[in-house]
Amino acid sequence: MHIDALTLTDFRNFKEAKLSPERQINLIIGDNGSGKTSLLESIYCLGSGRSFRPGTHKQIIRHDTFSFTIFARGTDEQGDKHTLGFQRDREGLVKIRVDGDLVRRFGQMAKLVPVQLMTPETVELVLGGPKLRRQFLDWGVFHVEHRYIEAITGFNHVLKQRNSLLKQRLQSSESAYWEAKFVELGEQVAKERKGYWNGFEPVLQERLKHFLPQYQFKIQLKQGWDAELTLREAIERNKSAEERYGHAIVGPHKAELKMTANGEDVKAILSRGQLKLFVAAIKVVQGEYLFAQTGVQCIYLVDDITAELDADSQQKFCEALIATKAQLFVSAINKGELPDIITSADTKMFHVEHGTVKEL
Ligand SMILES: Nc1ncnc2c1ncn2[C@@H]1O[C@H](COP(=O)(O)OP(=O)(O)OP(=O)(O)O)[C@@H](O)[C@H]1O
Repeated sequence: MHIDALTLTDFRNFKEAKLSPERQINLIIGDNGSGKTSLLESIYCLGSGRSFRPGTHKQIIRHDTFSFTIFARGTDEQGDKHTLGFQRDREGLVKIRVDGDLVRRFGQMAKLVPVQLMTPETVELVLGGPKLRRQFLDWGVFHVEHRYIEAITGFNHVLKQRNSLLKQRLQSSESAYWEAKFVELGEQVAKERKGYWNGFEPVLQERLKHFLPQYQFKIQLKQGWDAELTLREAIERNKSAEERYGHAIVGPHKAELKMTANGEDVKAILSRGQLKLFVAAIKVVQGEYLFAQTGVQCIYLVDDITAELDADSQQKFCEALIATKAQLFVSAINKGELPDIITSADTKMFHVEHGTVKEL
């Protein structure tokens, strides 16, 4: 989908802001603290229900007001029009409207707005903990196969129940019940992730050959238990350790992506700028792969595109972004710092100043 109109009310430093973005490239220009990141953050919230910045949802609500609202009109790949509304107040009450109807589950909005975010912090996908890589994987699986949300939320619920019983060191018919559910949903989650990864990884390899040709990458999905065993067998083998630790030590909640370049951990061998380009490749390909599988375009949000990337890397990244033909929102302090390829394309430019947005 792409966004045709966006209205923010009491969101961060925006009292009210309205913009009508371009179908493809949108540049968000403004000084430090003007609201560029907040604008990207509002679109991210539509796609994920939360911010990408640290802090609570209360910090998103404009100071001295009670709730924020994000309203968007968009068009999907079939040409159908949609309206989306997302409101959250200081007491945590959330209202989500899709095409005018109040919906209970966030997934109903998220599936219409697949968003890929690139900020200087996105390298955490490699440097941070495995949870971030599992979230990245689950984003991809969910957007290609929406029913995955039932398996993953079901599994997370069962994991909590099982961990609570393991912690109490209770062996009962209840434990056997949750263990059986854990195996059933755990195998399902792992199977869906594997299916996604098998399709995604070769496409990523192609992009990496272009972005970072000096390295040979190997990126393997580790499912969270010994690949030679079924989940049931892995649990049996680890029974005494799980009882000792008081939580489940095997299962898809332990899945990980192992990433090496020329045989070494990417964290140890790639420079900071190369890591950024590596993550940029992953992000671009995740959107491209989604489009190839489903015909659905994601929206790319890029904050501070130039940070840590040299001219050649910026060029490669921007070319790849433009080639997706997806809608882009790119922020910068001034237009001059952006690569020519982005500014000379057919773009719309917005100037952000003290919480107001003007189309230039
Ligand atoms: N809840 C809030 N209410 C009012 N203002 C807020 C709130 N949260 C943040 N702000 C202010 O909003 C402004 C915009 O911040 P934002 O991070 O979007 O700026 P930016 O244009 O991306 O800046 P930079 O170029 O420095 O990254 C900041 O001055 C910040 O203090």
